[in-house]
Amino acid sequence: MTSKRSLPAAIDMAPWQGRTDPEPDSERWHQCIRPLEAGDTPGAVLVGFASDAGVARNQGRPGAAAGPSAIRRALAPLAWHREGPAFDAGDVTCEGDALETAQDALATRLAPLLDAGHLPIVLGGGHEVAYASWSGLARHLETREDAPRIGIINFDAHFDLRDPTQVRSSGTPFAQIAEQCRARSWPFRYACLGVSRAANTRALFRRAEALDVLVREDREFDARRLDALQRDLERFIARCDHLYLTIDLDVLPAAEAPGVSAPAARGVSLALLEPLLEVIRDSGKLRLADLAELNPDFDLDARTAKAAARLVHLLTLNG
Ligand SMILES: N=CN[C@@H](CCC(=O)O)C(=O)O
Ligand SMILES: [Mn+2]
Ligand SMILES: [Mn+2]
Repeated sequence: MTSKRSLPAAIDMAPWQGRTDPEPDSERWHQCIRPLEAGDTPGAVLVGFASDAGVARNQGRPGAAAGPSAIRRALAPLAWHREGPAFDAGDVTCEGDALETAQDALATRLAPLLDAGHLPIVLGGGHEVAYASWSGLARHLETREDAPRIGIINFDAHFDLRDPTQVRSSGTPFAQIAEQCRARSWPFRYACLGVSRAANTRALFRRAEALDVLVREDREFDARRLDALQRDLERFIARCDHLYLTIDLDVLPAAEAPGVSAPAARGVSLALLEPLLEVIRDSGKLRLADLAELNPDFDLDARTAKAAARLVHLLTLNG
């Protein structure tokens, strides 16, 4: 059960505003989402990770700390189609450069949510969120299984497999996770989908190969190949018992997601991304998801926030 101690003192529900329609059965998210309370029945739980310390360390454009509230504001007016409940569990905030403290705090927040049977959706924050998300899932699973078969599915223009012994940042989470898996003798199963060859060095491609990463480049995504991509994804999922889904919004084309640290010249469009996300959502194995890298400072008409909100909506549609 989610204990009182693992929840923040007060959850700010101010972003949850939007139009209210007079006719019946016309609810929107802002009318249905509730602040999470101890003992609530399992549902989708939003947790913000207000951090851009990892982006700053990675020489990127800071601003992602404001991502969680921008996603909430974009989600608030969307139509409600869920049967089950959705909750807001507030934010974990990174103070200054205290990234490791914030990552530990998020993992500590997530583990009891998973223990209680919730589906946490973490709203980033820079992609440093991924190490914290995985750590929360690991804490949940380590008491239950010897070597959990976790599949990490990352939609991203970047591998984020930089060497963490130099600096731990938004560019290193999956290398940090790989190191954790090695230390625990857990399998490391990582699919990185939407990678831009132009945006990743040869060293990163070599590291991905050494770690047996399932790689699909952005140029492989087109409507004619969607069935084949879907089958690849299903084969990957079959080798895992638990899925951690992470979406770096810079996988989308810059026209769909201008509000990120590193916009993609090509990218993978929402139209191709969504059917693959539905496969993951409907697999019965999805335990945890996050959305990373929204930077409202560079957004246009909240385009990126709206894309992120649509993805949260899609991932939570079946519950
Ligand atoms: N999380 C972002 N990772 C990318 C950023 C690339 C860039 O800033 O150009 C990376 O480290 O490769
Ligand atoms: Mn990226
Ligand atoms: Mn990334």
